[in-house]
Amino acid sequence: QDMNDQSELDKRVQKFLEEHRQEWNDLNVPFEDGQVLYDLIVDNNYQSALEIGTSTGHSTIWIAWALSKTGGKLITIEIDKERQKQAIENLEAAGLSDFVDFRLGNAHQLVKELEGPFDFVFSDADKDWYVQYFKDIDPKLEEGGRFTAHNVLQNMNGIQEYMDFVKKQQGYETIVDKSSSSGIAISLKK
Ligand SMILES: C[S@@+](CC[C@H](N)C(=O)[O-])C[C@H]1O[C@@H](n2cnc3c(N)ncnc32)[C@H](O)[C@@H]1O
Repeated sequence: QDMNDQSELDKRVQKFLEEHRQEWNDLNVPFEDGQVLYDLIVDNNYQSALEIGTSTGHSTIWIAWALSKTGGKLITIEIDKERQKQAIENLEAAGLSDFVDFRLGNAHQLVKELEGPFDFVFSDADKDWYVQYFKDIDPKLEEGGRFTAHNVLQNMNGIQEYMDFVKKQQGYETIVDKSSSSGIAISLKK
């Protein structure tokens, strides 16, 4: 994309994000957390991303927008057909559809079937499966890549188990971003 196309796209995405800022109510990430995901991808030039839990696509927009800068692509998985439909419409409205491959189904199976490799993963579906998602993706995550997981500051079923597990991983360095009260665990593969 040339510079003009890119700035047109930026304007369109920014307008969409501002207009919808207060309207996300399908378990979507807060705006601040979207910004964190965007920065991680752009700053590290990540190009092969996976999202588990699309819902209606708020984080998907931030990730896809970042990938529009790096020349990357996102696979995003959702089990709920209606939410996925709304996400597809939202990405279309934001002008970011070209960067996203939407998959409908149970991520428990789909994640195992994905080939990879990935350099950026955002885990935001069923929290009590976070450990298993990590185990399934680990061999498909590149060195220097990051596995991120949402809601780690919240007292949800599976979160404590996930944090205990991920902090023990020898090949990873994990920090928790506290930009919002949800919290994002960010694990760098060394
Ligand atoms: C917290 S929401 C995702 C929010 C989204 N990342 C955003 O910011 O807009 C979690 C989503 O994961 C989906 N989900 C839960 N379990 C799943 C599974 N086993 N496979 C695929 N999707 C699942 C839910 O239907 C829900 O829409």
